[in-house]
Amino acid sequence: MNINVVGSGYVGTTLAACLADLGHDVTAIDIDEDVVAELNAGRAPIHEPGLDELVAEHAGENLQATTAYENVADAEATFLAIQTPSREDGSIDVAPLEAAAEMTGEALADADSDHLVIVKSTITPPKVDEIRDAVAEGLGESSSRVEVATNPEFLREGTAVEDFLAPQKVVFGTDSAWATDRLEAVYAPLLADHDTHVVQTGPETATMIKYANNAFLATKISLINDLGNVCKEFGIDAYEVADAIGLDDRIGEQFLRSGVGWGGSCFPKDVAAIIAAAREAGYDPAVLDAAVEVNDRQPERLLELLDEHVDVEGKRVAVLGLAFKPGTDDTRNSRAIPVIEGLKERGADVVGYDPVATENMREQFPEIEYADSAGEALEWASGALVVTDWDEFAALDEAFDAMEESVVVDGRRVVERGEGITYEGLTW
Ligand SMILES: NC(=O)c1ccc[n+]([C@@H]2O[C@H](COP(=O)([O-])OP(=O)(O)OC[C@H]3O[C@@H](n4cnc5c(N)ncnc54)[C@H](O)[C@@H]3O)[C@@H](O)[C@H]2O)c1
Ligand SMILES: O=c1ccn([C@@H]2O[C@H](COP(=O)(O)OP(=O)(O)O[C@H]3O[C@H](CO)[C@@H](O)[C@H](O)[C@H]3O)[C@@H](O)[C@H]2O)c(=O)[nH]1
Repeated sequence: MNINVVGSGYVGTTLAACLADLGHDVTAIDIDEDVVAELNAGRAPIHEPGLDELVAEHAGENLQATTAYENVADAEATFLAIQTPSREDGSIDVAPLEAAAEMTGEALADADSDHLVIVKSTITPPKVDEIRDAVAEGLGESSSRVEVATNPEFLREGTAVEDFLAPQKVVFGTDSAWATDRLEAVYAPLLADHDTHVVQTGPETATMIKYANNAFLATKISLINDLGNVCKEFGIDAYEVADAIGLDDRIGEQFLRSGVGWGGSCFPKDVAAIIAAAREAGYDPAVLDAAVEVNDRQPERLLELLDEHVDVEGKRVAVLGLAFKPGTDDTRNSRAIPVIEGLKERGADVVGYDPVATENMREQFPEIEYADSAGEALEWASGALVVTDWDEFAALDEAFDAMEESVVVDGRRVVERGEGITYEGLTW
């Protein structure tokens, strides 16, 4: 099948490369010329395990990239994988997505074939109509058959390729059997090989499934963090408690890792967006509000644990891990951001280290120091805060000896508690 993917960020690039790998002819469209040049040179514009290999294999073959919308109508379907960032009040800004939807509509206006526009971006249910309207605006008086469907994405960064190619579920949000058939044709090579649940529903419900999924997971982490904070007060290890409750199938063992909280480009944005949309519709979602409140408090709790051992003013403090989670260079809404801000407020000399995310964090905090290794960051430091659970932090042991004062506050339960260091776990 001939398919367009508009937007080549984390989701779009993964989608385009994976669809090419499934045997489709894919055109990736992005307004960013650098992104397009990278893709055409056979390189992924973002860091994601396995993605470079897929792009290298398919670029110039059945994966092309362009900044132009002019050949959109040659394909049978167009995915829109455009950013939907938070606005000040937590609601999402769909202007970039609307612009892409309208340009897609315009490009289809003169085509006599039919076409399915599939919203991959995460949008709240009331926004679906706005995207339908934007496509219609672009189409103008055209009599082409163009429908809008939603097909939310559940991949995680760091395992995006793996998640996309072997999903537990795919959700088709369509208004007609014709649209469902077309989405099924897109996913057919994947569904043939995997035991994947296919959820067939309307476009608005599909988008709500996405929000409910993320809100549930984020709230699960906030709940274990809340319980973890209680454990810490009692001198109890929250991980021992989590392991035990996870044995109950009704709770499940995943997403019970307590610590410095959830970050990333999705959970904070999506939870804020569904809260804002619910409030606009007249409902105050109290549990979701509390999930955000607990999450916002965790970085400050990490800093307060450090305060109990060192007055960091004028002292060097290492922040280990800048990415919002291991396996990615993404620092969007990383918990390292409030941690660095808190250290700066306290007058500390902050030195950050991350195996891959340094450059992204440097854009946000150009004034702090960045080290090339965890060992270098720890040299002469009077405190270390562990913010991301990169495996390499588990083996640091001797590197802590180079610290001025070996106080280690672990926000992710990753450091081995060794001899000669003052070790504090956030919830254990
Ligand atoms: N990142 C994730 O893990 C993830 C997972 C599931 C869902 N989502 C959702 O998917 C959507 C995309 O997220 P992302 O992280 O890939 O965003 P991103 O910011 O990484 O990528 C968006 C891309 O769209 C391009 N773009 C913007 N306007 C354009 C236009 N008019 N035409 C063509 N290209 C245009 C940008 O240049 C950019 O490359 C969001 O709604 C997000 O919530 C993200
Ligand atoms: O037990 C846990 C699990 C995760 N996290 C944190 O939660 C955040 C999100 O982690 P994860 O879900 O692995 O990463 P994302 O790539 O943000 O993926 C989430 O957001 C995506 C975008 O919507 C969805 O597609 C995925 O299904 C959903 O898991 C990170 O800061 C993690 O450190 C914890 O603190 N404890």
